[in-house]
Amino acid sequence: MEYCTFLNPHMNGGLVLLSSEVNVDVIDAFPFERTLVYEAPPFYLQEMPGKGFGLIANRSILKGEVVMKNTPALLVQFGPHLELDGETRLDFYEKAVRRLPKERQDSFMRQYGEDVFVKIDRNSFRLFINGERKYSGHLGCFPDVSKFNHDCRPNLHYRIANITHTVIAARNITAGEELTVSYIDGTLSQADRQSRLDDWGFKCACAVCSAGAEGIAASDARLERIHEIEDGLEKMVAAGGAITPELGAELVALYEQEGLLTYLGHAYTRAALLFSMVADEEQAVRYARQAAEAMVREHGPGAGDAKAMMGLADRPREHWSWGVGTRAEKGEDTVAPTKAAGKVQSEKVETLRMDNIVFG
Ligand SMILES: C[S@@+](CC[C@H](N)C(=O)[O-])C[C@H]1O[C@@H](n2cnc3c(N)ncnc32)[C@H](O)[C@@H]1O
Repeated sequence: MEYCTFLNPHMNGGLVLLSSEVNVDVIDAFPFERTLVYEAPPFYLQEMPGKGFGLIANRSILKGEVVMKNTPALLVQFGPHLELDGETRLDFYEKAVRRLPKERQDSFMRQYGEDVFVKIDRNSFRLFINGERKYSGHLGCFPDVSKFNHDCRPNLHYRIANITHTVIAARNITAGEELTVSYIDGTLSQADRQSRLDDWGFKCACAVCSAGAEGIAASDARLERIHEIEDGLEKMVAAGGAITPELGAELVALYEQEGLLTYLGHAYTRAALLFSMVADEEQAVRYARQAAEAMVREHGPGAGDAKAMMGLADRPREHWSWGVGTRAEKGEDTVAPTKAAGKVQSEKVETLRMDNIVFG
């Protein structure tokens, strides 16, 4: 496979695509949003003891507020990153970066990492630039985004649509707080999180990781219970047995207690569906509203799952899930259990997790 570099100097300060020729057409045709140009960005860059640089809120930021929006400076197809030998690849990457307009080049080079390869390897997100087509997978480098440090319980969400990366506040943030994302799956146990973070060469000292042996054990126990409930719920719905919506409520409470704010959309969705299945209107509507709000934060205003949850909140009795559990118990085969299980699955949105970030 041959790889080339293609430049679009006009896209939000410049974009270089390093890819095979089949993708050349997309460089000028990406649907992209303009970078949010802040007259006054809600953060500033500061040196953080033991972490290099980081971004600090310079004012209070409201839950749901867009904090940053960017398109990549560099897109590198998976192929060259995985296939080329080290020396050829580094040379190729350096030439690609030198094609960027000067200012964009400088911001790329300010990213963490001793050389261009490490900068790409440690700061990129996986993107698919041409739908699900072959050769579509690329690593996207967003130099401004790469200034966010990690926290296992971050105060920011992020999402990527086409090639636009958007960062949103997961809760109200006060001036002076560090702005953080999670690089890994925050539902892993503390030991597993630390081991995943070895790839970035640091030990996490976030509030949960430094809560002491007792605090860590309590947190790990909640995470284990989260996984146990999630596995159990899938089996319960698939088996068509009695629906116990209390498990949905417990799941939400566990995510909230753990401060896993970037995963709440799917927890609320599950609780809403379970309460709807047993025709508990009050709880179904309450969780569906919360699910819709969280889905908009996590997946954007047009998110299909947010609309589905708004539908459940507004017209619960017309939703496919309404009373499915109670009818099943009475032997009325309105919706086959396996079909219901599939729907619970399909409305369970895979929260974009930062293990999406690429590591070596
Ligand atoms: C994506 S960069 C984040 C920005 C980086 N601090 C900088 O100065 O450009 C990732 C690197 O930042 C540092 N880092 C991020 N989060 C950290 C944390 N919670 N504790 C210590 N170091 C951290 C690690 O060196 C990590 O490999």
